[in-house]
Amino acid sequence: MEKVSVIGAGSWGTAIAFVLAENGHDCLLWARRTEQSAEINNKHTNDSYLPSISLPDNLKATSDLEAVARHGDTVIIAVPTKAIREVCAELNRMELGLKLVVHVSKGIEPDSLKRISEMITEELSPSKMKAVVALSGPSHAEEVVLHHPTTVTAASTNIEAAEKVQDLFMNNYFRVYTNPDIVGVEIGAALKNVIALAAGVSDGLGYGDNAKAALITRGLAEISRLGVKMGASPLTFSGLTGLGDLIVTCTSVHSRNWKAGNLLGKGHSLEEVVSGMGMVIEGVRTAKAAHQLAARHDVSMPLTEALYSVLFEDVPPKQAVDQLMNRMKRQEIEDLFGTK
Ligand SMILES: NC(=O)C1=CN([C@@H]2O[C@H](COP(=O)(O)OP(=O)(O)OC[C@H]3O[C@@H](n4cnc5c(N)ncnc54)[C@H](OP(=O)(O)O)[C@@H]3O)[C@@H](O)[C@H]2O)C=CC1
Ligand SMILES: O=C(CO)COP(=O)(O)O
Repeated sequence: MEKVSVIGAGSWGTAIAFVLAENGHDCLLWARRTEQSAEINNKHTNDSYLPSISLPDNLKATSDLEAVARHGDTVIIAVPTKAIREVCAELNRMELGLKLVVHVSKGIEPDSLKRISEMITEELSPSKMKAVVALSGPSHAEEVVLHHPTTVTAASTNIEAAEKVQDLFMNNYFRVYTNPDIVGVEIGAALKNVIALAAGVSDGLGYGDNAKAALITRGLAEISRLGVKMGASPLTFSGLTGLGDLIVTCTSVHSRNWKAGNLLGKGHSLEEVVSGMGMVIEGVRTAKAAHQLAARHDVSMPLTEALYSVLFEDVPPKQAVDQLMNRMKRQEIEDLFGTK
């Protein structure tokens, strides 16, 4: 049994803590609202994020961030990308020992164009962090807490740290692989949300499985093109955090990104969709970052650009699809790796 801290009691932080507690670890979960930590401790539920789910009795929560940060040798950060720097800055002000830091978030910061492990490394002093690991893959919280078989990847340049995370989480419904390519894992995790928004738009417009398959495969092509230019291994994109997460997010009714895209395709405004979701839609902010990354690395990302134009340039979804379909002709494979 190990002491583990989870920071963030949204749907994914709660599901992650659920797995750790079921594995017998002494897991303390940080919920920023006291009424939510009280609900987790007293009723063993977190109804606003995971309705009708009973949480393990040994899972404890508090809204005291410092108590949570001190509790575990391993600290797992499970807040939206937008909150990563803020949370790390708070941790940095605390007297903590050396921790293994794990993040489970999926995004890229606009303007700085930093991946999440880069933001964490910038914000947290080396005296507080042994290593940073990204835990990522096709894993809807709603299915994990039903014990549905789920596979994810622990990625770190420090392979011992990745193996430590693998050991903490592995059980008969949650299988963890390791991968040293944290660049590829974080790029795949973030950019699949942009393509999932596009898949939702396609469904909202009434298009079918052909369009969905095109989005997944050509989405993977443009994510791989960018990732390879950023130093990732091309093989990572055919794995769990690339193709795997694209499939689950583009095809699942659980996906907030897919749902948001679906509403956009049906004619709702971005403001309406974001305010109505009540949970983070990472792909919206990441679409800005992806648009900037494509320009910085001079990589062609037509699906990302089409989605960006729908989100931020008021291009009607149907017009964006027409523009995509009428681009100049291309070969399928020539531009996958290393070139534009
Ligand atoms: N949901 C899923 O199935 C999966 C999600 N992820 C990723 O995990 C990350 C977290 O997502 P998820 O749990 O689903 O998000 P949710 O929207 O379900 O929950 C977000 C959580 O973060 C807290 N939070 C929001 N803003 C801040 C802030 N500024 N400071 C501190 N805490 C904050 C919220 O607190 P409050 O309730 O008080 O607002 C809430 O506890 C995302 O990057 C997502 O892509 C990865 C795999 C699966
Ligand atoms: O990342 C996820 C599943 O792997 C969750 O996706 P959504 O944020 O779109 O719900």
